[in-house]
Amino acid sequence: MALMPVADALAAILAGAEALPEEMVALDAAHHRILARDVAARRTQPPQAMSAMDGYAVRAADAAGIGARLKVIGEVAAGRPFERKVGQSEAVRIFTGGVIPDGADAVIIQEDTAAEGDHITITEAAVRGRHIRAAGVDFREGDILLKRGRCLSDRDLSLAAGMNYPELAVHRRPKVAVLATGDELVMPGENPGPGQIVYSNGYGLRALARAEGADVVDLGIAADTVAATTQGIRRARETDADILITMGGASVGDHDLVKRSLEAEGVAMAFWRIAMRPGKPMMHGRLGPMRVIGLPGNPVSSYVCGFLFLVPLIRALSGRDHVHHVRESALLGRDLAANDQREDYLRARLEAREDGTLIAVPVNHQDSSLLGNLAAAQALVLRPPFAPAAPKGSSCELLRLPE
Ligand SMILES: Nc1nc2c(c(=O)[nH]1)N[C@H]1C(S)=C(S)[C@@H](COP(=O)(O)OP(=O)(O)OC[C@H]3O[C@@H](n4cnc5c(N)ncnc54)[C@H](O)[C@@H]3O)O[C@H]1N2
Ligand code: MOO
Repeated sequence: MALMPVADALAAILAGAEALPEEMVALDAAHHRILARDVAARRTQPPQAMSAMDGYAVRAADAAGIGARLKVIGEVAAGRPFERKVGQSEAVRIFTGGVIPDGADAVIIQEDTAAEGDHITITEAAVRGRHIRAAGVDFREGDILLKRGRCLSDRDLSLAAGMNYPELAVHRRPKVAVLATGDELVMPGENPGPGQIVYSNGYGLRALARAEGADVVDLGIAADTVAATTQGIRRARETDADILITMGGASVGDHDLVKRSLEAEGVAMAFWRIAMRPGKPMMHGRLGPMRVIGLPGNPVSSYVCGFLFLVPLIRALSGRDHVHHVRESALLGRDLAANDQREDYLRARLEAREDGTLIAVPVNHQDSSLLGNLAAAQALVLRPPFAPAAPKGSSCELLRLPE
């Protein structure tokens, strides 16, 4: 199989990736979930004209002159509007959020009045409409304020509550099963023997998947045998995972058994090996409804491929309206040599010039085993296949990594 271009690989992974079914969740549980339906206001807000200040509801014409005296004929209590109409030279005591009584067309703040018994004297002229929030100024019944596919922010939850929704329809979270492979791997905190490596890849990838709204199932580490790898694949199916991520064993070595094991279980491989650095030996296929992404074992390759391919897939299955990473422009902070046939994703630090220009400085060593440089990087600088040499100061495109 020839190396597949990155864009084609992504298209193959996203092909047919439809939003998962919807479920109702209480507002407090809806933060960062993806809306499954448009949400139309169930009420008008504010439902009636309301005061924006503490003071008196008046007829502006009666309170336009300094020294005018008005009779206070009652009070608007919270949740209990005033029953009568405000007549000539009359005022009604009102508080912030109180319903403007009939007849009144202005609120005069109490600091602009002098109260004496049941009368007030105007010390600053009232202006028609001032300090009144018109009915529906925020939204009206039937207005669609939140659209399906939206990732619900904290403010959206308050808005939905204000629209009178105690719960919302969101898409089910994709379930991502994560399986590491490798005889050499030991868990963090253990005492690695000669040639052993501490299992690191799963930690970043699982956090990445969770941050995108996925439910994660950790399937641990499978030994480098077809039997152990197969057992891991079957466990992923038993947990009804929507996505299985494998890590390692993706290359051509004698112990790279993942592809063989997946195919033996019936995975139809859409591709294996892409024109990308890091991450060449990535593979993808399907096993019934489960989508499988076989990531390379090198820690940086594993993470970068997860970022580039797993994240958009999770977003698509979650029903998000925007699934792709957004590219940003910057200037290169160092010279880069011409590129070969593999699309490059260079780990880079970001700096901002005083005028706000973004500078991307690719780190010195781009080897795909370097966790330190991956953690220090804030972005991936894109280098298309066969890009010519690029001097410091020339423009480049980048993808920002999660904080
Ligand atoms: N002859 C060739 N050799 C290699 C090729 C090639 O095209 N021809 N491709 C290279 C590239 S590019 C990559 S990337 C790696 C990926 O290989 P595998 O997916 O088979 O990965 P492993 O051999 O299993 O592991 C590589 C490296 O990463 C460590 N590792 C694996 N899993 C984890 C983990 N969960 N946590 C931490 N570290 C992990 C593993 O110990 C190895 O050191 O292949 C090249 N070779
Ligand atoms: O893709 Mo490998 O990541 O070049 O090391």
